[in-house]
Amino acid sequence: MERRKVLCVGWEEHSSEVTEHLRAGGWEVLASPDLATMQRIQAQQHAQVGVLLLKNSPPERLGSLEQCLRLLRNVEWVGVCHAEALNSAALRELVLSYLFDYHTQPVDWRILDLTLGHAFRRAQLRRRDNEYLQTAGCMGMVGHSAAIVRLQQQVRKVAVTEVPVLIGGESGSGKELAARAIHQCSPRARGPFIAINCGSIAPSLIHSELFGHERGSFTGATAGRQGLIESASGGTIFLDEIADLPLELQTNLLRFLQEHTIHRVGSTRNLHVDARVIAASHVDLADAVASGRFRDDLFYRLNVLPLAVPSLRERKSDVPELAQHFLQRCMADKHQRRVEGFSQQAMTAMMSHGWPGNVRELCNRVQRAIVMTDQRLITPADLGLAVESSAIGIGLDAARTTAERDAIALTLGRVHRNITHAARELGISRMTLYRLMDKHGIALGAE
Ligand SMILES: Nc1ncnc2c1ncn2[C@@H]1O[C@H](COP(=O)(O)OP(=O)(O)OP(=O)(O)O)[C@@H](O)[C@H]1O
Repeated sequence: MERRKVLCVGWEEHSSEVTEHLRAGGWEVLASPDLATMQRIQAQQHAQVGVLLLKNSPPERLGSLEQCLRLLRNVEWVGVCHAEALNSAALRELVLSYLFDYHTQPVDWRILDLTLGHAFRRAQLRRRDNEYLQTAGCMGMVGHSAAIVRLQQQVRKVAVTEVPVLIGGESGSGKELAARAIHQCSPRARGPFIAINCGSIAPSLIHSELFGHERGSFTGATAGRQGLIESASGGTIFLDEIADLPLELQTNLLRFLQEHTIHRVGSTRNLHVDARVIAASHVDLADAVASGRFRDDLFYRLNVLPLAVPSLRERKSDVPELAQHFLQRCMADKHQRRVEGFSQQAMTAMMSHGWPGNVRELCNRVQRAIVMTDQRLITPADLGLAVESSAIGIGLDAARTTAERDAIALTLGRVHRNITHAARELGISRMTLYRLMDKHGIALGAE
C-alpha cells in the first residue's frame, strides 16, 4: 500500500502537537520550517498532501508562498488559519486558487483527519490521471479511439522500414505529428528530422532550398549552400503539402527517390544523400494526378505506404483527453494552477462541435480559454463555443452525467460550498458527495 506522506509547513510553535497527532493517524510527517526547505524535502519525498499554517502575512511573503504552491502543483494542500485572517482578500484568493480545503482554528482534529483523507485520495487520482495522460501520449499522439490506436500501430510498423510514406488527412489533424512519430520510432531517430512546407516557399526559391546550390549559380549565390534534403542526411525529410511542389521539381524528387542522389543548382555532380522521405498532403493526390498537376510516377513511388490521419470529427471520443492534454501542457508552461478543468457544459459543447480545424483548432481554443477564463472550470464561452441548449441527442448516459454534475455544482453554490449542507440537500452522504465531486472534477473552491 502507498505510504501516506504529509508536508507540515509553518507549524514551528505547534510542531509537536501536529506531528504527534498525524503520526498517530499513520501519516509519515515531513515538517518544514520554511518554504525553501519545503521544496527541497518535496523534491525527494513526494508527499501527496500538505497542511499549511496560514497567517495574514505581508504581500511579499504571500507572493513567495503563492510561487511555491504553483511549483508544487501535485500536492493537495489543506490550510489552517484563524477566521479573522480570512478578512484579507489576498489570503482568500490564495486559499481559493491553491488549496484543496481550509479549516479555521482551533483545529477540530477529527474533521482535519477526514479532509486529509479526501485530499490524499484526490492526489492519488490526480497522479493516476497524469500517468494515464503520459502513456496515452504514445509517440506524442494523444488519444485512445480505435482510429488513433490503428494509426499508432501503423506508425510503428512503417517506422522500421525505409520506404517512403505518404500521409493524408485534413489540415490540423496531425500529419506532421505522425511523421515525427515515424521518425522517432525509426532507426534514424538520432538523425535530423527536417520539415518543409512545399506550399510556403516561393517557387523561385524552392529548387535551391530543397536541393542546395553552388556558388555563382544565380545572382546573389555568393557561396555554395546545402539544401534541406542534404541536411536531412542520416535522418528524415518531411515534405508537407507535396501537391504544391512544381512539376519540374517533382522530376528531381523522383530521381532522388529512385537513385538517392541529388544535383545542387548549378552543378552536374551527383551527390549521394541518405535521407528517408515522408510526404503529406491535405488534398487527394490521386485527383491531382488525374488533373495533371502531379506526376503519376512520383505518386506511385510515394504511395507505397499510405497512412490516413483521421479528422477529429471521426474520433470525437478523443476530444476530452486531447483537451485535458492541452490544458495540462499550457498550465505547465505558464506555471499556474488556477484552472482545474472543464465544466460539464464545456465538455458537452466540445463533443458537439464539428472541429473543422481539427486538433489544431482544439489546441487553440483551449489556449484561448485559459487566458479568458476567470473561473476554475472552463466554460463553453471561454472556448468560444455555443452552450448546448438541451440534452436532446446527447444520449441518456451523458444526460444523466450532466444532470448529476449540474445538481452538485448548483447545490454547492447555493450552500456556499459547505459540504455537510450540500450533502444533506442532495440526500447523499458526505463521502458520496466527495466521490462524485472527484468524478466530475468539481473542486470545493470552484464556483
Ligand atoms: N493526436 C495528437 N495528440 C496531441 N497533439 C496533436 C495530435 N494531433 C495533432 N496534434 C497537435 O495539433 C497541432 C496540429 O498538428 P499537425 O501540425 O501535425 O497537423 P497537420 O495535419 O500537419 O496540419 P497542416 O496540414 O496544416 O500542416 C500540432 O500542435 C500537433 O502537435
